[in-house]
Amino acid sequence: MAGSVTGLVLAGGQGSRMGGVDKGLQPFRGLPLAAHALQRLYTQAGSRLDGCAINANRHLAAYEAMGVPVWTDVVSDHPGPLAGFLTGLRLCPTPYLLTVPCDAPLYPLDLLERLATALEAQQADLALAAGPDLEADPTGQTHRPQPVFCLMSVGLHDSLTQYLEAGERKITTWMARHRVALVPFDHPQDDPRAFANANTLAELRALERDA
Ligand SMILES: Nc1nc2c(ncn2[C@@H]2O[C@H](COP(=O)(O)OP(=O)(O)OP(=O)(O)O)[C@@H](O)[C@H]2O)c(=O)[nH]1
Ligand SMILES: [Mg+2]
Repeated sequence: MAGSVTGLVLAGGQGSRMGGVDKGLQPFRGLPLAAHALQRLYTQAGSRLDGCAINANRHLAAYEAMGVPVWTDVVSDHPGPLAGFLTGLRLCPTPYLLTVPCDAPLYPLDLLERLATALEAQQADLALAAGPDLEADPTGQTHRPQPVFCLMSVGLHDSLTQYLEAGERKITTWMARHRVALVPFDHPQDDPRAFANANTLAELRALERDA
């Protein structure tokens, strides 16, 4: 899979829990959240990444200034993260797409490596991370799928088109139609807060303080 993956930062949401601001442009340690996510894509271990893009629907010039192509949603009405997936699958120039959300600036630097290894070993259509569910269990012992951290084959495009056209929205229900490799990030050296995401400004400030 060397050199055959495009990394996509998902920043197309409405940020309603953040008061409707453009979440990807909110500063985290002096840099916009989307720029953090992009930087972490470029510093992924291994050499599988061919290029990157950002999925955004507002303030496009600000995202373009981050130096990669900006892809706006190919479907309207903000149906959720799957709109970002569909946009990526349609425009992706490589056989595989890796998505990361813009609001989780601490995600693992070996994300792509571990998802790709599992995808290949299990001959899966998509691989997704499972990380600690800190809301349910602050000790970090309980894990749950983190479906927006997903490595997938662009061959899934038609399936997702049909799913969204049928009015479906739920990400895990769509994934369950395919061969899924679930990759737990539960090694002793894994940061339990790697998948922490900021949905409110208070969560963003807390993440910034504690990181
Ligand atoms: N392209 C696109 N991405 C979305 C959409 N909704 C959510 N996302 C992205 O999916 C990821 C997870 O989204 P959430 O944090 O649940 O949603 P959000 O829209 O950012 O914020 P809320 O409105 O507060 O739920 C983020 O990276 C969002 O940018 C959408 O309608 N279109
Ligand atoms: Mg979120």
